[in-house]
Amino acid sequence: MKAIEISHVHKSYRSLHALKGVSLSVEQGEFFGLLGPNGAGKTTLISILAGLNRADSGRVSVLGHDVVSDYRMARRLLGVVPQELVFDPFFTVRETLRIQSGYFGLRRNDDWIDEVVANLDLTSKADANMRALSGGMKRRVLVAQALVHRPPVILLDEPTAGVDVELRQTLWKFISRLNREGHTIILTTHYLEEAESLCGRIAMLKFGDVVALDTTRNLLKQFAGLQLALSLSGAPLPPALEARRIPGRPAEQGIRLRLSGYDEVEGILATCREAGCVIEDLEVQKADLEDVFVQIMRREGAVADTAMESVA
Ligand SMILES: Nc1ncnc2c1ncn2[C@@H]1O[C@H](COP(=O)(O)OP(=O)(O)OP(=O)(O)O)[C@@H](O)[C@H]1O
Repeated sequence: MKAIEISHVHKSYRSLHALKGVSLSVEQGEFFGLLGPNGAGKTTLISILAGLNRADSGRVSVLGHDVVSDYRMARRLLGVVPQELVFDPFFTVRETLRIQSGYFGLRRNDDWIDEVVANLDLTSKADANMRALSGGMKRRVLVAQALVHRPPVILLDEPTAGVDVELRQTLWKFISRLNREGHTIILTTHYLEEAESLCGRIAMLKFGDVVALDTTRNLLKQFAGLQLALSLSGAPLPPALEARRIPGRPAEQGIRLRLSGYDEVEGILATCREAGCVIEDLEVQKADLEDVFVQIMRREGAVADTAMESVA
């Protein structure tokens, strides 16, 4: 049975067609990435999965339970870490987690709450009032809240947006452990290096369509490879090398050229020198998921600039 099955899901907000017949499934035990530029429809899809929003048509199920007709069971099987920080300011961290446990009918849950709190480095704040916590600490509580009922499927909607390196590391260590123990993880993020290192498979959404769906390894293999980063002065890149040029990232200086092997570097440098270019700097790099993302979004047309803004 699939952890998640999404089939022909459409969703419109008035005239805006936010999801245009999205179909994909996630196997049990996968660490799955859902990527896309701002407005691609990721949060809409996560909200439909979590039963917080309704699809106009199509079907969605969690471990075989339909999110509409079998809502209670589907919801029980999910842990959802929302993008926005929503919390009740009147309770302490521990009270918040006990109340959340109560929603799932779990009365004696303190051992697991302690474990979650310890794994998220929240122990020293367990008796602090929610309103006294920093933004990063509140986000840890949101993660803890999603996990109190040990859900087999965990949805994380941009859990590391704006949080410091320490929390990211703490969070990913714990989430990776849960994944190794068999929990299915579905992650949306704009931090593509996180997706590249964590996710075994990735779907990319653009304007409500799935435009890529493959293992991270295949995506990297298909679109990426070696590249030569060059900083030139004196003359522009010779026309003979233009076909190798990789579209730049917004904040990037210099030029990047596609390479099929290290042995091509010599010829490229000779061509540059013959054209009067001075080579100020050079580096051979391996392309990463950000390059793949930018190439796919460009291939898909007009959204390229938005895509690059959102990953910048
Ligand atoms: N409640 C709503 N009412 C009207 N339009 C909405 C609503 N929620 C989302 N949208 C629109 O639907 C589209 C998809 O939005 P969604 O939040 O799902 O995208 P996203 O991929 O999660 O974006 P981001 O990366 O910015 O979080 C956007 O154009 C957005 O403006």
